[in-house]
Amino acid sequence: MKIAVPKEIKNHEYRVALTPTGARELVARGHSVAVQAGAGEGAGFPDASYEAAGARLDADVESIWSDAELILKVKEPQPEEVARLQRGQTLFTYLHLAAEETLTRGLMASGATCIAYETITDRQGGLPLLAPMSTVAGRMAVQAGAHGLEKAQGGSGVLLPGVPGVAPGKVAVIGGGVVGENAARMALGLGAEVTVLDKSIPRLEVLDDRYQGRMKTIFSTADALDQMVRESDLIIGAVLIPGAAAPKLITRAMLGDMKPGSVLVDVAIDQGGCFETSRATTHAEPTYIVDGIVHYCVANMPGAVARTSTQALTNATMPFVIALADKGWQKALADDAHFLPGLNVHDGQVTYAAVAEAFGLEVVDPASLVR
Ligand SMILES: NC(=O)C1=CN([C@@H]2O[C@H](COP(=O)(O)OP(=O)(O)OC[C@H]3O[C@@H](n4cnc5c(N)ncnc54)[C@H](O)[C@@H]3O)[C@@H](O)[C@H]2O)C=CC1
Ligand SMILES: CC(=O)C(=O)O
Ligand SMILES: [Mg+2]
Repeated sequence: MKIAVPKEIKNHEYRVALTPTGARELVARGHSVAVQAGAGEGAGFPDASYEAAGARLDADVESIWSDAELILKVKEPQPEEVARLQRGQTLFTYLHLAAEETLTRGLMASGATCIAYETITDRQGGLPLLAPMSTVAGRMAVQAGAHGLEKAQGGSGVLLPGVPGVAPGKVAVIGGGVVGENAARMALGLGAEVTVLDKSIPRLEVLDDRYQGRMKTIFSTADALDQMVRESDLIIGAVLIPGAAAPKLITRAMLGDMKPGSVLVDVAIDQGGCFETSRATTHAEPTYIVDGIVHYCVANMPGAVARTSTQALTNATMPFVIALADKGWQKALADDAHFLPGLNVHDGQVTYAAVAEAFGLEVVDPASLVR
């Protein structure tokens, strides 16, 4: 199969969808791999390392896209990338469509087959291609939040660990999944006082058992959120309803109950965000202030630590990339019930229920397309 790896073009996105190690695996299986010149530079993989792996370097973005049967990316396609996609091509990347109607309609209009990393499932009920980047983003969320608390950033001037004789800061994490657990773990490591809220009792049981009471676990209700808003120095939004737009859990009115200069880090921004006042920001300008509250809402947090993130992401995507390349999308999805929910759009049709629901579109059962 003809596989292409374009250079990512989202603001400060330095990850790449395939490492030289991955390229070598695909080439050894008889596939042709074209890598856009410079695509791996930001993650520490120079062009020569892809050539040594048997990939072909191509400096021309037009031919990278037009010659490919399977396109491997990291971030959701930007408008100029959507314009390059064609019917008959398969795109494999993060899509986060429920937050992006224009992108959804653009992908439908392209006629291409679009498979999302973030809606592929596993036997344990997890999201194995989201989890590695959620681990990274969760770990980064606390450092972003701690920076936001500094006065020069508009923050309250609280140092999360405190100092001898001065109490530590309070961190609330809403959603105790992969992002939430990793954020909570980093905040504990810094010496902050940490509370995790979740709607899932089994998940709170896991956290309680794992951390032996070192973090508080609270069932997420409107009352609990009111209390967290009043008490916390830093609130991290880490909820997810897979494939769907995030619920808005903190309203603008609630910001008035927060201590001035407190920080909201909305990691769930890629699914639209879980705070009413969240809007996606970039690494170039990651924060803004609403009603005295610092907001950090970067939708591609792992892009900032591209070396670690690229290795973690490609470790997880590689088996699926190999299946797509060896079998083609229809057989690869038909053979694997956990890969099938990755299909979001095919030939103008939406195949993921939560995305169709978000925009009042009809949903087509992906199983009906791969038989
Ligand atoms: N901004 C960025 O760069 C990145 C963002 N993310 C995003 O972070 C979000 C979280 O991802 P994961 O932790 O992997 O998901 P996850 O599925 O592991 O965890 C989500 C948790 O939220 C809980 N939850 C759902 N509704 C809730 C509610 N109303 N109140 C409290 N808890 C609720 C669930 O029970 C679950 O435990 C996703 O939107 C994901 O796409 C992930 C990686 C990078
Ligand atoms: C998950 C996601 O959106 C990212 O890693 O950028
Ligand atoms: Mg995004």
